[in-house]
Amino acid sequence: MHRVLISDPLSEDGIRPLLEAEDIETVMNPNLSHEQLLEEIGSAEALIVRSQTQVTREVIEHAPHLKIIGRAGVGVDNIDLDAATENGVIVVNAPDGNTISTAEHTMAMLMSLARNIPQAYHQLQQKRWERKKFVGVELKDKVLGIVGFGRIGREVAQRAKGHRMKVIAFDPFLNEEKAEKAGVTHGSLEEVLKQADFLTVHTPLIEKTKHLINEEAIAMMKTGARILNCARGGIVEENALYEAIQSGKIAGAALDVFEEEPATEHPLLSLSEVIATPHLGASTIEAQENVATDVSFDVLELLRGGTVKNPVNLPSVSSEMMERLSPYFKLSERLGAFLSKVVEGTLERVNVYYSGDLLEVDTMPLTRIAVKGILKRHIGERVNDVNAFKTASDKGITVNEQKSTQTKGFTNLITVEIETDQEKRSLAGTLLNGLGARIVQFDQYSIDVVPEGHLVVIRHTDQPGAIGRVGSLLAEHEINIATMQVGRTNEGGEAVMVLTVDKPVEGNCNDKLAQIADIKKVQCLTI
Ligand SMILES: NC(=O)c1ccc[n+]([C@@H]2O[C@H](COP(=O)([O-])OP(=O)(O)OC[C@H]3O[C@@H](n4cnc5c(N)ncnc54)[C@H](O)[C@@H]3O)[C@@H](O)[C@H]2O)c1
Ligand SMILES: O=C(O)[C@H](O)COP(=O)(O)O
Repeated sequence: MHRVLISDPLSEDGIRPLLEAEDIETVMNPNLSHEQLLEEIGSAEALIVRSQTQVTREVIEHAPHLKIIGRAGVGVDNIDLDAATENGVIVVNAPDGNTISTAEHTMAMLMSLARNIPQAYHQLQQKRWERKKFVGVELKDKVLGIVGFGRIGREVAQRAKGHRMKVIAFDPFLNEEKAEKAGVTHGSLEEVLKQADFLTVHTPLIEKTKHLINEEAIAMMKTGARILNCARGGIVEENALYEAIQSGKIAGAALDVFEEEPATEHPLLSLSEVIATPHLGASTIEAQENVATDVSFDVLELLRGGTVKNPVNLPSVSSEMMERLSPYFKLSERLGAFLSKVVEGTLERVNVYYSGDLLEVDTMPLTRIAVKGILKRHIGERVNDVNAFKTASDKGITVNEQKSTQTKGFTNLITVEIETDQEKRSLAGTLLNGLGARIVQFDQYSIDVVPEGHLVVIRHTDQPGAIGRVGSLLAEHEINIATMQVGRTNEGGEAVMVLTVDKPVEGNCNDKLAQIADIKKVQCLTI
């Protein structure tokens, strides 16, 4: 008998597959204290949660029998994925089940915001018949700016178009062609901010999106624009939003999520221009049934020895395979991470070539890891070894793997190539016997760089003095150069410098580097 613990409120109809299974004992207890959870988890083989239960490392480490954590919803930010992976616990979610409900909730918020419905209702409850105070705005012909054009963002766009709004969207995976197919305008983040009458965010909360809509971003927006957040608290910086509403820059906001929840005492709630709901995006009968059913099936499958549909963390790899491949894992991920940080444009295709010793092994796990390294830049920790290919394919990115007999003199060689709508770039790396990983080729240039730490990639014209000026400027900013590699096509032609430095090159120093004569482009990255 497998014991399944459900520690958040879940649809009973949705978990029927579990309740009816003879080999499953289902324990539903949505009111556990932290201590009770630590005790209950001790005998559970599966844990199912929504966003409320904090599945911390401590919880996972108190669960010696735990095999699977099911998140009945999308966001897995309440689950310590690293701890789960380290402890061999597979995490699954339900990425599609609440998309429609959340998109519909966003539209409800959009309309309520435009027509002051909650505020007017509140006045009526106070027995006040106010009409002048609640003059709204039409949606027709207004611009809806969408940041994050994934599942929910796309559904919101379709609905907004039904209201005859003009939709402009930004997403690192969106390009002109895909936008045209979806019937929206493709814009940069800045263009979306500048044009939006209503701005709605639908990204995950990751390092790159934390406070994406901050004081600076809001300053670019039209005076009188309105902001919606039905994604995750923290994508919109709450203090900046508060100040912008107080100053009249932003006419109103609709929030379903907050940086800290529950958020009953939040200062934003004291502003009459703000309407809010307590994280209700996914709270419909249909969505709750969908997400509960999806995770129930995955839990049942896994506990009965099958494979899951919506994994979020690591797959299991046979120990023999692991032994042959594991030395290359870090190199593959870092080649992908490095290249994704220097490439420009919308990603369209990833090609990974293997040669030398790697001709004889199944390199698919390495390709998966390289793709993960590439996608992490935009998706953060939600992309992993298990879902990297699916995520790439969902984003319209083609992934190709090829074996090549061209070893370029190395006993093993991995070449990652990225094609975007603007350029094609490649990076090759090898494992040197006893010396570890090296990047040995960057586009057409031969180099020798250890793929870790803080790197500065400079494209320049091969002229006397360029290298010296870079060295002097970094020294002025007390940045120590650990290694420097220079490659060029021909004397006086295109050239590249790759420096490893002891601390990140930021702000002022970065700008000054870019202004040095003969320097064309400076890119600083940490891998
Ligand atoms: N309020 C709720 O109850 C509720 C319900 C479901 C989902 N959500 C949240 O809504 C968000 C979107 O969910 P989804 O199912 O559409 O996810 P998704 O993965 O389908 O889409 C997210 C999109 O954001 C894009 N993105 C990532 N970084 C970006 C950036 N810096 N700028 C612009 N776009 C960026 C990604 O490329 C992706 O296309 C998530 O944060 C999810 O947790 C909230
Ligand atoms: O990420 C999600 O799926 C939503 O935020 C819903 O969270 P909930 O399951 O706690 O309603």
